[in-house]
Amino acid sequence: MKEKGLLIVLSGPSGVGKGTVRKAIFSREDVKFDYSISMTTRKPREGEVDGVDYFFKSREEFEQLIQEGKLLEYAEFVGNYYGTPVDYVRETLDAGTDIFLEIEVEGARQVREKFPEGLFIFLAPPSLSELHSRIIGRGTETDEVIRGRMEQARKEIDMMDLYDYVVENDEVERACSRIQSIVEAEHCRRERVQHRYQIMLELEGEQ
Ligand SMILES: Nc1nc2c(ncn2[C@@H]2O[C@H](COP(=O)(O)OP(=O)(O)O)[C@@H](O)[C@H]2O)c(=O)[nH]1
Ligand SMILES: Nc1ncnc2c1ncn2[C@@H]1O[C@H](COP(=O)(O)OP(=O)(O)O)[C@@H](O)[C@H]1O
Repeated sequence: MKEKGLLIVLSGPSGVGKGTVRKAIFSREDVKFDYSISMTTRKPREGEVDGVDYFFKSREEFEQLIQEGKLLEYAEFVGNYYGTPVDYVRETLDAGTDIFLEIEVEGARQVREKFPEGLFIFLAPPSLSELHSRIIGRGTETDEVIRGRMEQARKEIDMMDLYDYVVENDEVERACSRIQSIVEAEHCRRERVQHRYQIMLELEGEQ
């Protein structure tokens, strides 16, 4: 039987750099996993393409998808829905290919419940003050929203212990390399477990 792919989840507080790190990983030539394109009700930003950056949906369409059980997880984030289409994830894993999700923490918690065997990576800021600077640096939010996001970030950082790995996003390329190394190490670990299991079966057969 073909080995299933690995479900890789990258999450972390808003503004830590998840989107930036994910784009940098997928611009690398040696990347071996597939990206799960999310659905969202947020409006496309300039330059964003439907079916590439996100599948852009209306609220009604999104709620219909929820009802039909088409989403592996979903969450409401700053007034918009975001969710992961379940069929693509399952098909990719069944084909033996790794799939990479970049999602906020509530969605990651839901995926953990459904796929406890996944690889969960928390992207952490070097410090809270650096996180604050990044949120301000993005320049898209008002003071009140920034305060709200920092408050939210403190709660999100509290969920760090639920993850298999914590990767510091001090520098984008370094964070990418760390994530790739973690995925490779996880594959080695799973191969060892599988090998051991086969040997145990053989030993049992001899008895
Ligand atoms: N739960 C969940 N979160 C998602 C999904 N796709 C993207 N996100 C998260 O939604 C948040 C907002 O994303 P976006 O609107 O692209 O703005 P950003 O804050 O500039 O990255 C980010 O934290 C993403 O990681 C998804 O499918 N499910
Ligand atoms: N390692 C890093 N060093 C400095 N700035 C970063 C780093 N990673 C991301 N940023 C900046 O931080 C801001 C938030 O990044 P973004 O990818 O939008 O975060 P998230 O997707 O987690 O909300 C952006 O302005 C981005 O350019």
